Parts: sequence; C-alpha cells; structure tokens
Amino acid sequence: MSYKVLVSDPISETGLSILNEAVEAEVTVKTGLSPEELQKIIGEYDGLVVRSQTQVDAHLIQAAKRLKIIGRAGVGVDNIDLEAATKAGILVINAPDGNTISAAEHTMAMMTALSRKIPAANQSLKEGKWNRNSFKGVELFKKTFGVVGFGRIGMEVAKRAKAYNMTILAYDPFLTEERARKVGVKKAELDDIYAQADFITVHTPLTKETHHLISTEAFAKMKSEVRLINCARGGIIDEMALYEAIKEGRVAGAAIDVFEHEPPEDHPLLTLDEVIATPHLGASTVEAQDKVAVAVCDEILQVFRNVPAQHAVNLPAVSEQVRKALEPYYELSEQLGSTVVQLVKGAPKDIEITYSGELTDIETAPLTRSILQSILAKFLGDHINPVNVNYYVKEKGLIYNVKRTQNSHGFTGLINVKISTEHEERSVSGTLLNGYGPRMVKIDDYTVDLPTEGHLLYIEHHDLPGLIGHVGTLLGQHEINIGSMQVGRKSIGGRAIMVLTIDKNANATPITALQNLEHIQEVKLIDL
Ligand SMILES: NC(=O)C1=CN([C@@H]2O[C@H](COP(=O)(O)OP(=O)(O)OC[C@H]3O[C@@H](n4cnc5c(N)ncnc54)[C@H](O)[C@@H]3O)[C@@H](O)[C@H]2O)C=CC1
Ligand SMILES: O=C(O)C(=O)COP(=O)(O)O
Repeated sequence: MSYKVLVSDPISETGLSILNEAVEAEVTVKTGLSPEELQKIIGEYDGLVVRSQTQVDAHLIQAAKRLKIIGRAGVGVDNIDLEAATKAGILVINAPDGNTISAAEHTMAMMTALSRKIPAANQSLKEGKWNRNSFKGVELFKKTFGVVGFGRIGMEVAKRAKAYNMTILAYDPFLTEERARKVGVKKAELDDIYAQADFITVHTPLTKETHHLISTEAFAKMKSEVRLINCARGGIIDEMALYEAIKEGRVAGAAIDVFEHEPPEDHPLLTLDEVIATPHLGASTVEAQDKVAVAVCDEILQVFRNVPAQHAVNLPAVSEQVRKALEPYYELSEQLGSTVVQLVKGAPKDIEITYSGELTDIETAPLTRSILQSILAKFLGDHINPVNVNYYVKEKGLIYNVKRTQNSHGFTGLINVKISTEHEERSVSGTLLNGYGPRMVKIDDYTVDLPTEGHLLYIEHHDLPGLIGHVGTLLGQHEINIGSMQVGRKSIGGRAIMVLTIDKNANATPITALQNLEHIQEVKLIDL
C-alpha cells in the first residue's frame, strides 16, 4: 500500500530521499502554500511533514480526512493544534533532539553578538565607516547567566557558557539539586535569576504557563544592565513589555530569534539599536536539518509499516523493549475487547482489564488502548484509534480499571476483559498458546479453547440431551457450515454454553430461529 505524503515546509533532501525511495510513500513537496491552498489539497494526503511555518490548525485538520500522521521536522509543535489532531486520531511526531546542538550554538552566537554589538559594527563597516568608539561591548567572563528552561537546549547552552566562565543559574520545575550539581549549575528560582542575572536566556516550550512568562513585572525585578536572549519561542517574553523595558533603560539589550507572529511585520523591537534579531534560524544548519528530516521521515515510514512511533507527541512513548514484549499480544487484546463488547447487552459503563502472568511486570498501556479502541469502535466506528481512544473514553464518561495479578491459571500471560453495563456484566479471557497464537480461554465462568478470529456463534442454553443436534440441523438448513464446537456447563442439567466457529456469517434469520428453539436462552453472533 502506498501512502500520499505532503511536505509543506522545506526539509533536507537527505530526509526527502528516505520517503522518495520507500514503496510505502508517494511524496509531494509544496512549500509556501497559503492556508486556503493547503486546505484545498490536504484531503488527499495520509501524511504531512511540516516545520514551524505551516499552521496546522483545527480548520486544516477538519479538511484532512485521510490524514494519519503529522511529522514535525524539529522540536516545537505549537504550530499544530494537538487537541484537534488527537481528537481526529492523527498521530503527531517530532524530532526532539536533532536540532539541539544547533539551537544551543545559535543561542551562544546571539549572546556573544549581542554583548559585542557585532551586527551593528558589521553593518557600519560595510557602510564604509571605521567607527571604533560606538561599539564598545561587555564581557561574558564571570557574568551571571540565567537559564530559564533546563531541557535539552538549556543544558547544552549552560555547558557552553561554562567555558566562558559564567556563573549559571538554572530554573526548571523538573531540575533537581543533584542534576544541577552534576552539570555544574546552581538550581534557582525565577526571582533569583531576575535579581542576579546579567544575561537571561529562555529555553522552554510555549505553553499556557510560559506565555508572557517574562513580562513587565519580571523586567521590574531585573538588574538594569540585563540582556535577554530568546531562541526558543516568540511569546515567552512579552514583546511589547520588552520594548518598553528597553526604551526605559531597564534592559540593556535583547537577542531575538523567534517572534509571536512570524514573520514579524513592522515590529517595534526591530527599530531598536539594542535589539539584534535573526529570522528563526536556531535550527537552520546543514547538520540539524539533515538530522530532523531523517528522523521524521524514518519514523513516518515506520508508522506506515505499523511500527509504533518512538517520538509521538500525542501518544505516550513505548520503549523498544516494551514494544517487542507486547507485540504478540496486540491482536489478542483487540479481539478480546471486540468479543466482550459484542457479547454484552447495552453500552459499557465500567471496564475492568486484568493482566496476569508475564504481563504483570510490563507496561501494558498500549494493550489497554487497543482493548478500549476495539470496545469503543462498536459504538463510534472505525475512526477510533490508539491516538484518540483516551479522548473518547473521557468524552463518553467511561470508567476503566486496570488490575494486575500473578495468578495466570497456568498460562504464561493472560488478559481478562470485563464489561459492566446497566443490564449485566460479561467477561472473556485470552492468552497466547505456543504454536497456536491467540486463544480465548474463558467466557464468563466457562472454560473454553477458541480461536479469536472468524465468526463465533455463542449460545447459552439448558444442558439437555439432543439440543446440540437441533442447533446443528438448523444451521445446516441455512447452509451454515460449522468449523468447530466447544461446549461448557456448570453442572449436569444446569446452565451451559456452546460456542461454534462457523464458516459463513449468519444473517438474522438463523439467529432468530435459534433463539426460538426451546431451552435456548441467548444467541450471539460474534464477528472477529
Ligand atoms: N529557534 C529555533 O529554531 C529552535 C527553537 N527550539 C525551541 O526551544 C525550546 C526548547 O527546546 P528543547 O530544549 O528541545 O525542549 P525540552 O523539552 O528538552 O526542554 C524544555 C524544558 O522547559 C521546561 N519548562 C517547561 N515549562 C517551564 C516553565 N514554566 N518554566 C521553566 N521551565 C519550563 C521543561 O521542564 C523542559 O525541561 C522549545 O520551545 C523549542 O521549540 C528548538 C529548536 C530550534
Ligand atoms: O524545532 C523547533 O522548535 C524550531 O523552532 C525549529 O523551527 P524550524 O524547523 O526551523 O522552522
């Protein structure tokens, strides 16, 4: 099968060639499209590759009827409406570490250029002037450097700043004393940074919490000769507040690579001599562009080949080890969910999933998603997938519990799925049998040994001689071939079940006829 992939921002040829050479992908590169142009064509594509330019908003996602995956060749996904993508079941992946070094190096370049007024000096010299007095700078040596956001880039920046002999204060809600000590920085609060830092750089994502994190109130707390650097996201520093702070002499200068609106139009900050700026160039190196494009294109292909993504943004990551351990169980999980939801009367209210045996010590969340997906698909259709299943579980107010028990009744790994509705409670258990693959081993309290595929006819009845014969005859009259049959009972003459695998999908007629047979309580056709 070939998937159509649209690349709507420029990415490196090395990355593109990965998609171009794969039989699974048919690539179209169309960069610089207007939102309207993109909206018109997005419906044809299964995959979309973007950088920071393309705005993947809810409108675009609504028009993207076939889209399965959005690959962000870079880190920041603030140009993608993650909620809309998740609801639509579109997987979003990024390339989180391909441009770390380039962004860190650009930050250092911006800080040194700012401290020595290099852009203005360069401009002046090229205009034919030899003006050595206007461009006196400041040293970085022994200055205090505040790093706000101590993730991949923040840390690389700090490492480089240490070589300049700067004292580094780092603020990040996840930074521990121990890690700070290891890296050789001081863990600090924002107010410590504002009070002490000569240079402040931000390296957080743009979120509700970090939007205008540094604004008028923060500028009022800073040293008057402070200089700021933003190579992370426009909007973390309040641009208008920064403009005012520079005008008022509270801030000596700023180096800005990113803007709230890109490209910035007639931006007041760009009129100030104290501001140096680049047009979002942090990741624009040959090396970073190769790394992010290769990472994203490789991963898109993996997803097309049904291998779980390593860098999913809207789906928890699954390690290679967990992925391998769970792989054989996916089919079983899906089929157990599908069986029990077809068996039970009414809509699920409570779902209980129990993992036993070898599954007790593994991260089973991906299996849980696949069980929930197969249950919800009965009511919501095939657009439910592992990406949006938790969204719909929440939206439908479904309650689910995951339990673990060592007792696997002699099986290596056992999964039990129980659904409670307002009418009843039903459950099925399944395992992987060496050499046989997925098998259903329990339906409610009855022990069975059934395949988890094809068409199953589940019949609950009184345990009476001759009943099996009646069922066989009736199915024969409707030309329904029986592949195999399992029977189970709790006591002689008591309640019993028979489960038949049949070759032909029974239509409503034999089911009603079976239901009308004396001593039969319930008939259910389960399609797997
Ligand atoms: N200018 C450019 O071209 C580039 C910009 N970026 C941007 O740089 C930023 C950082 O990227 P990475 O280091 O790769 O991300 P990361 O995820 O490794 O690090 C971000 C850190 O920010 C911290 N953080 C979150 N909220 C915070 C808050 N309220 N206060 C303090 N810290 C907070 C997180 O705990 C995390 O440690 C992102 O916004 C990314 O989009 C990344 C690459 C290139
Ligand atoms: O990776 C990021 O977050 C960046 O900001 C890089 O953006 P770009 O891919 O250069 O448009």
